[in-house]
Amino acid sequence: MNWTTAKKYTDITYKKSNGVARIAFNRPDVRNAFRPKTVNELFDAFLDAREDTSIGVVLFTGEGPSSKDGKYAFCSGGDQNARGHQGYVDDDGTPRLNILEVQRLIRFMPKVVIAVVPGWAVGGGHSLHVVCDLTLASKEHAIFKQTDADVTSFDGGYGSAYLAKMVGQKKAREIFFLGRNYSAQDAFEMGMVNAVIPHEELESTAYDWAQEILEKSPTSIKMLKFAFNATDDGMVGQQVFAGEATRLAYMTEEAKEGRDAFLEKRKPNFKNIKWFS
Ligand SMILES: CC(C)(COP(=O)(O)OP(=O)(O)OC[C@H]1O[C@@H](n2cnc3c(N)ncnc32)[C@H](O)[C@@H]1OP(=O)(O)O)[C@@H](O)C(=O)NCCC(=O)NCCSC(=O)c1cc(O)c2ccccc2c1O
Repeated sequence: MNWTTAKKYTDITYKKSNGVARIAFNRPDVRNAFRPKTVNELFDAFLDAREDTSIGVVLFTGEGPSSKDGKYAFCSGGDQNARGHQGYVDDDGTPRLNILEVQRLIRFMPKVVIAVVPGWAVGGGHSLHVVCDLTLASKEHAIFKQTDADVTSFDGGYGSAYLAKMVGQKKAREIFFLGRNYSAQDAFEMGMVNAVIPHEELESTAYDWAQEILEKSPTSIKMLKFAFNATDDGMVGQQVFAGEATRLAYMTEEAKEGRDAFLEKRKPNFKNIKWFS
C-alpha cells in the first residue's frame, strides 16, 4: 500500500493509493469522537473521494491506538464535550447534527465505502459503520456498542431502522435498548460485519478487498449499490437510481438526436431507433 496524503486536516487523515481512498478519524485519545470540525472535514474528504474519478472504493477507519492507554477505536460518536443545548456546537456557536449529512454522502455516493473497524464502534460511530456498504472488524479489538439511550440521543434513521434490516428487529432492539458490548465475532454472526480479521492484517485485508472490487465494472457496482439502497430509501432511492439510469440514457444515439434536434430547432427523428424488449 503506497498511501499519499490527499489533503491535510486537523481531526482526520485523508490518503489515496491506486484507486482507493482512506479516510480516518484522528482523535484516538477520545476514542475518535467527532466534533463539528471533524464532521466538516469528513464531509470535505468524502466529497473529494466522490468527485475523484480515479477512486472507486473508500476505506473508512480510525487512527490509533490512543496515546493514553493503547486502545483502538473506529469512532465513539458525538464528542460529549462539544454537545450544547440543541446539538454539537460549532466554532461559531451554531448547534449542528451534521453527521447525518455525512451518512447520506456515504449512502448516496456511487462508490463502495468499507468501514474498517480497528476498535470501538459506539453511538454515532456505530451508526456510521451501519451505513457503510461493508464492514471489516479487528478480531482482537473491535467492540460494537450502542450508547444512544445512555446519553439521550437517538439515530432514528439508518443507525436503527437500517440496522434492523441487517440483524433483524429483535436483535436491533436489544442492541439499542440494552447498550451491551458485542465482539467482532458476535457482530459477524448477527450479519452486520462481513469478516473478522486478525488486527495486524486488518488494513491490508481491507485494501485487498478494495482491489478486488476495483477489478469489477464500475457501472455495475454503482447501479448495484443504488439498487440495494432503493428498496429501503423510498423515493430518494428511486431518484438516485434513476439519476444514474438517466446518465446511461444520455449516452445513447436517441438522446443525442433529442439534444441535436432541439439545438437545431427541428423535430427529433426517432424513426430509426429500435424498440428493444
Ligand atoms: C467508547 C467507550 C465505550 C470506551 O470506553 P473505555 O473505557 O475504553 O474508554 P473511556 O471511556 O475511558 O474513554 C477514553 C477517553 O475518551 C473520552 N471519550 C470517549 N468517548 C467520548 C465521546 N463520545 N465524547 C467525548 N469524549 C469521549 C473519555 O472521556 C476518556 O477521556 P479521558 O480524558 O478520561 O481520558 C466510552 O468512552 C463511551 O461510552 N463513550 C461515549 C459514547 C457515546 O455515548 N457517544 C455518543 C452517542 S450519541 C451520538 O454519537 C450521536 C451523534 C450525532 O451527531 C447524532 C445526530 C443525529 C442523531 C443521532 C446522533 C447521535 O446518536
